[in-house]
Amino acid sequence: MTDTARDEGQDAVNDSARTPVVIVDDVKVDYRVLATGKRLGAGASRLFERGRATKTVQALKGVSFIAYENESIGVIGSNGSGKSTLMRAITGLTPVTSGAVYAKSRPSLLGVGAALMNELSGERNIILGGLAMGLSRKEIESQFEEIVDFTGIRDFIDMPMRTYSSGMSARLKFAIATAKEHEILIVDEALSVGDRRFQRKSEARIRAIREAAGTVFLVSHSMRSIRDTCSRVIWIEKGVLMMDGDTDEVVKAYEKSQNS
Ligand SMILES: Nc1ncnc2c1ncn2[C@@H]1O[C@H](COP(=O)(O)OP(=O)(O)OP(=O)(O)O)[C@@H](O)[C@H]1O
Repeated sequence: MTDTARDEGQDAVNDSARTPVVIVDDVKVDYRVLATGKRLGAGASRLFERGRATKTVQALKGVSFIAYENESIGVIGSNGSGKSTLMRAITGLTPVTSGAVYAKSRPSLLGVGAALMNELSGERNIILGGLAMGLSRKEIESQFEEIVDFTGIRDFIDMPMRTYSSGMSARLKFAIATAKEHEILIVDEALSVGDRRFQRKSEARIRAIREAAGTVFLVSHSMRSIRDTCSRVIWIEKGVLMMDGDTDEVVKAYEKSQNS
């Protein structure tokens, strides 16, 4: 038997002992954009675009991988390479053009754009955000102080969110979203907004989610966050899966490609 065949055989044995949580099978996602490259408008503005020439952008060109229980997977790649599209396809927010995604339970997406209400105070957002995530009022009440502590912005918690800096809103969003135990959590760039201390706290929380049998996907341009948090990395470039494997190996190859 060759070394490669032996390794592949061993991989198959290891994989069969683990529980798959997300299966991404040859996923392709196309977007239709105006011929000028501009994205199509939403709702009524689409009417004005009727009859205008469009073209297709292939954001994902057939991506496949399996994520297992307890994994924390970093998702890296240049701007516009398809990372967010892949994460949105996994949550079902973006329909796949072909291929399929199978998930053990509905993945939660925690992005910088996660919906909180700007006019409401941090306090009200904790309650509403908690309810939106499926926590009961009792659960929110019992965790309220801990959530506020985690945000580190107690002094501002009764002020409207519109008065917060982007780092402060990111702290609030992260604290709310991770107050609930998630089986599959996708964190899209949220960590890069907070300061170094908050990033460390967030990374520790991601590790705790993982230890509680959760699976975490972390989309980030910060190789430090990826190295500190993830055991496996998926590298996407121009809609294609370039590499999937051990964090150190994939990050090194990615950094090399960026410097060349
Ligand atoms: N709603 C959309 N309509 C049209 N094109 C889109 C849409 N969303 C993304 N795209 C295009 O699909 C491609 C992949 O974008 P995506 O946002 O997934 O990349 P990304 O890797 O997350 O980028 P970044 O690192 O800059 O956040 C890009 O060419 C982008 O312009």
